[in-house]
Amino acid sequence: MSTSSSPTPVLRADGLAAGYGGADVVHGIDLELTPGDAPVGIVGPSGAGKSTIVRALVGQVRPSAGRVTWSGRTVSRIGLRDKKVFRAQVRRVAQEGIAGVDPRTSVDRVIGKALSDARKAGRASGRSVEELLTDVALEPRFAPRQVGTLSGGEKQRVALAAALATRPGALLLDEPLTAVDPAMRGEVVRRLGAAATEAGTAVLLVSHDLELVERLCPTVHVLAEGTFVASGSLSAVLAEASHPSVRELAEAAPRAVQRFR
Ligand SMILES: Nc1ncnc2c1ncn2[C@@H]1O[C@H](COP(=O)(O)OP(=O)(O)OP(=O)(O)O)[C@@H](O)[C@H]1O
Repeated sequence: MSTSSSPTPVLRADGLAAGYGGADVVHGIDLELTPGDAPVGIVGPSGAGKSTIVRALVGQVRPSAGRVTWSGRTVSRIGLRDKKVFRAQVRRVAQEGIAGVDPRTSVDRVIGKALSDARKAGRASGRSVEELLTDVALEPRFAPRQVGTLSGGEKQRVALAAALATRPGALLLDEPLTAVDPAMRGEVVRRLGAAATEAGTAVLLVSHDLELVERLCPTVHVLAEGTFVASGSLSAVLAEASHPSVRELAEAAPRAVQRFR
């Protein structure tokens, strides 16, 4: 099997269709996440199917057509034995962050557990808890804090630090910084991007925050009604406005990303 330093995609969707209760919400999705490549963004209206793509990529939603492969292996067929390695190599961080963790658990423990899981899966990042906190713009003084005492934005950053602990081949971020204030978001994303580049981690970012997407992702896909309707740099895609959903995005884009006008 190839490793995360291989130039071949760690995660790949080919003609992916997926949905719920027998009805597809996304279809014809082709996507490659290759360690060493620049981060890729997905933007698009609410309900277009962005989170469904992410869930299908991590095997939470089964494809009804097409395939999702992890280093060449079909994700929906990964056996129990390899699930641990898959979960360490392909990390999803969603808006809810560390919602399932006991609020009395310390930050140190949450990240320490991720490091220990990574070691068991042969994926130790070689970074300390303090270094991982720095990667998400949190100071080392947060290490002993109970997660229940953290703000929403701090919790989201701890979830990101725990995901980085496994030095994943692919990091799938689904609205990961909604609770972080806009002024701080840029700094978190700058450090996160640097940490991912250093670790050779391929990043997929799903977000309604176009400024954030533009900052991190040289390539974006616009998803509308379950299919990619435009791809390229955010400014080129918005300038071309080739689809009604892209025109709507362009009109609603914040001033900072309106350089395409
Ligand atoms: N568990 C589920 N069961 C049934 N339908 C679902 C489920 N999860 C999502 N859907 C539906 O699938 C469609 C796509 O949802 P999804 O969450 O993927 O969209 P999204 O683009 O991520 O939206 P948003 O930007 O609002 O988060 C929506 O119509 C949603 O109602």
